[in-house]
Amino acid sequence: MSKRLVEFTDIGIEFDGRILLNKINMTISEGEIVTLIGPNGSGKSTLIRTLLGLQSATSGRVLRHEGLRIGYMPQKLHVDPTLPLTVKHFLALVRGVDKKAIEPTLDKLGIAHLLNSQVHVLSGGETQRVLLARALLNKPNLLVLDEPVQGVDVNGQVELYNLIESIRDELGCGVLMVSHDLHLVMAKTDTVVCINQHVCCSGTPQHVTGHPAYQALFGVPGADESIAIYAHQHDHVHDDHGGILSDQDAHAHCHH
Ligand SMILES: Nc1ncnc2c1ncn2[C@@H]1O[C@H](COP(=O)(O)OP(=O)(O)OP(=O)(O)O)[C@@H](O)[C@H]1O
Repeated sequence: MSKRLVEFTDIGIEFDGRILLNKINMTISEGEIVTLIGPNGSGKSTLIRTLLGLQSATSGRVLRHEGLRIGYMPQKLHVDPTLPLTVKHFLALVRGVDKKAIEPTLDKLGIAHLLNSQVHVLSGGETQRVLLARALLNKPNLLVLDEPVQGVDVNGQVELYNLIESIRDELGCGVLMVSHDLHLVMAKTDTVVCINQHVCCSGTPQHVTGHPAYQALFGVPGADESIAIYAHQHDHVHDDHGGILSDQDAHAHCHH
């Protein structure tokens, strides 16, 4: 079994009596791509901030296994547009960075030609790759990507997901990403965790897209062919180990 990198146990977060996260249980292992989905305001970024240590939990615990090195890719790059800053200098700001690794990393991501470009003139897709390069320069065994394909066109999204998968294959790192895309991302994910303050359902993409809790939030995959690319038909429910449950057990499982 792959080594576990992070374990969330019964994570709860409350602000002024309002529950933002409730009893979240989740693990991420080496070599595993975990995608966090959920509606706006469901607590995805809050959970990521908890993992990064930027937010403390009101209850439960986050276990970070020894040797964990996180490479974090934020949603957006915030740079003052009046400040001249090249990609090279931006990446040289990474703490403890090996400057010799900058060019090969950009090359790996197909953006070696941007080395001396100003960061504020980059396109959406280029910016995402520079942010991914910055995360990789941390030599992570866990990549945490907050909406990595934001502002990227559909072809670019496919390319970025392919890139993330090949990085996982090459480094053997774990990947935790937040996504609003419910279709393209599914093909590149080992485990989907659907949250809405609590974990609504989790498991393989096939399991989750067939789950009543997922369908209640996002609709039935394939119901609208004009928007649905992912059209998996799922007329049964799995247990946590992938076995198929009987109708009676499935009913109990979904409620659980
Ligand atoms: N520090 C805080 N204090 C009070 N409320 C907060 C705090 N941080 C987040 N929230 C609230 O928690 C809820 C969840 O926010 P969060 O950003 O985690 O959602 P999200 O799932 O990432 O949403 P989106 O998909 O829109 O990015 C929101 O209603 C937000 O207003």
